[in-house]
Amino acid sequence: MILEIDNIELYFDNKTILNGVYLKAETGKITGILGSNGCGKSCLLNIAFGNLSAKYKLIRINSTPILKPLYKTKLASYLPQHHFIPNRMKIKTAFNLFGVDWDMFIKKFETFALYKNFYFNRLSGGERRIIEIYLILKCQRGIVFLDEPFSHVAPLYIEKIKALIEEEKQKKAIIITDHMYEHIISSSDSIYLLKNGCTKLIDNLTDLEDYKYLSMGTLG
Ligand SMILES: Nc1ncnc2c1ncn2[C@@H]1O[C@H](COP(=O)(O)OP(=O)(O)OP(=O)(O)O)[C@@H](O)[C@H]1O
Repeated sequence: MILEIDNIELYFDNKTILNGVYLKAETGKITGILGSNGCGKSCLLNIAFGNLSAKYKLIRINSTPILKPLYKTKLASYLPQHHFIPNRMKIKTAFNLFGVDWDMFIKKFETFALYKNFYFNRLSGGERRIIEIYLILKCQRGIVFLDEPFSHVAPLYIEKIKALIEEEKQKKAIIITDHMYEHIISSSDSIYLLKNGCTKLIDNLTDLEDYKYLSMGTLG
C-alpha cells in the first residue's frame, strides 16, 4: 500500500501553518518526520488521519483519492501526543477493544503482567504510553501514525518499541515523528523535514544541519 499526503494547506488565524506538504509512506517502510516545535507535525498527522480540517488536502492510497477521513475507515491507527485511553478503563478491556493479544504483549513486556486488571490511572505516565503505543502498533490497520512514541519512555523500552516498529513495518506503512531525532534517524527508511510549512525529503543527513534543524557538527 502506498499512502500519499499531498497539497496540504492549513491556516490558524491567518497564520500559515502548512502550505506545500507532500509525503509518501508505504508498506514495509518507516517514514520519519522531523521538525522544530510548532512547525506543524501534529497538525499534519491529524489532518492525514482526519481529526483536523485543512483548507486543502489530498490523501491518496495506491493513487486513489480517499475522500472519507481515515479514522472512519479501518485503514489507519493513530497515536496522539497525549494519553487517549480513559483513566477508568481496565487494561484488559483496552486490549479486547483493540483486538490485541494480551499474552503476546506480556511475552515482550514481562513486568506488565500484574497490570491486566488495573485501571489505566494506576499506571505511570510512561507505562501508560507503552501500552498505548503497543495497541496502536499491533491493531489490525495497514497505516500507523505515531506522534512522539519515544517521549517519556525509558531507554530499554525505547529499544523494545523500535524493535516492535521494525517488526510491524513488514505489513504496515508507519509514519512517525519525535524530537528524539537519533531514534527517528536510526528507525526510518525515509525522512522528511517539516520547515516553513513545507516538507523536504532528506537525501543526505547533513541536510538536517544545512536546513538548520540541527546545529552544524551535530552529526559528526
Ligand atoms: N487549534 C489551534 N488553534 C490555533 N493554533 C493552533 C491550533 N493547533 C495548533 N496550532 C498552532 O499550529 C502550529 C503547529 O502546531 P503542532 O502542534 O502541529 O506543532 P508540532 O510541530 O507538533 O510541535 P511540537 O513538536 O512542539 O509538538 C503551532 O504554532 C500551534 O500553536
